[in-house]
Amino acid sequence: MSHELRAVDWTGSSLALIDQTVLPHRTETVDVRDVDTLIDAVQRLVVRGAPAIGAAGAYGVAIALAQGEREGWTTDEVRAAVARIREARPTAVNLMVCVDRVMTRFDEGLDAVLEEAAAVQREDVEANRAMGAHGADWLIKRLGVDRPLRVLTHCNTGALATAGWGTALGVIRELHTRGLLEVVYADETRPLLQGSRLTAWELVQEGIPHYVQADGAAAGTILRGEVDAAIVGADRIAANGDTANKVGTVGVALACAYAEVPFLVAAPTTTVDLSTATGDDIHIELRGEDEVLEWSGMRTAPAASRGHNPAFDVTPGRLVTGLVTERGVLEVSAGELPGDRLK
Ligand SMILES: CSC[C@@H](O)[C@@H](O)C(=O)COP(=O)(O)O
Repeated sequence: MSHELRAVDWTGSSLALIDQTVLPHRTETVDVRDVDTLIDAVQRLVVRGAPAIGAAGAYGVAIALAQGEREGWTTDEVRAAVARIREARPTAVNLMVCVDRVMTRFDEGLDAVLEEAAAVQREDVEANRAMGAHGADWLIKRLGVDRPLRVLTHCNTGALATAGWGTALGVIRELHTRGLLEVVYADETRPLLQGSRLTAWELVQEGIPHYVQADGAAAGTILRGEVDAAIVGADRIAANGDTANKVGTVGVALACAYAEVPFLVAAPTTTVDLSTATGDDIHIELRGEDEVLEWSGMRTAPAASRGHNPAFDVTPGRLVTGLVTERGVLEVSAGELPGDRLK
């Protein structure tokens, strides 16, 4: 069962990461014992998804401390290594928040750091479970239907992207558990296919009926009335509700607004960054152009073409019907702003 699956797992002496670059065809783990291996894993998306990289960063503090002890680093050198982990990817605020939280125990030593990292991991699973229930309750009430729902999602927000269970996919799993899910439209999520490789893999594990569709199919599916609600995750949510999530999300939100279909964002409060006023202030990761110029390692675009590869986009808060956190649902487009409600 994928809800027992741990994308990020402390083995007692190292960090075991499920290698998400080779799923669904191979299930392998990467054993992380040093800072450079962790940073490489975060940047290559061996581990990915905002809460999962937050948990990996939390354990990263322990890895830096243990490596520093083995290699005779000064405290400043360990702190510098932690700062590099904190900056491994720029958009998901969870990475910074979780590293900073664990660093409050830094002076107490390795055991305290590990205890805090384990708390980060445990609380994320609890938050996901709570979000699942809040999101499902809200949808059923809002849609006023007791028939199974057709839900669209983008990217991967399941157990693989979190410490366990999932955010948007957690809501979907909760609907399925209640017998209220007809089908999931899983956007394939170009260019790295988190939807077709990872979300579909998790849905298969759970026996949840689904279609994988091209990202470009999403708007048409929504406008044809084939979707009751869209639900996605987030990498950073600004105080005004503007939401950074996987590139392609804003197109889904626009189509939902046009078709008057609820567009939900499910994310723990660790993804809400009240120090960021609006989406304009969110740093959007720009990844290497080969990810869009090649297919499976083979050049597809003309040699003279350049690639534009933002990993995320920002959905304006006014397009977010509901923000599901572990505390409940904020109706952002109706004026319930995170900056006012989540202080
Ligand atoms: C619960 S995961 C939420 C987001 O992190 C997810 O939707 C997403 O955009 C992940 O992007 P990725 O580049 O795969 O790390």
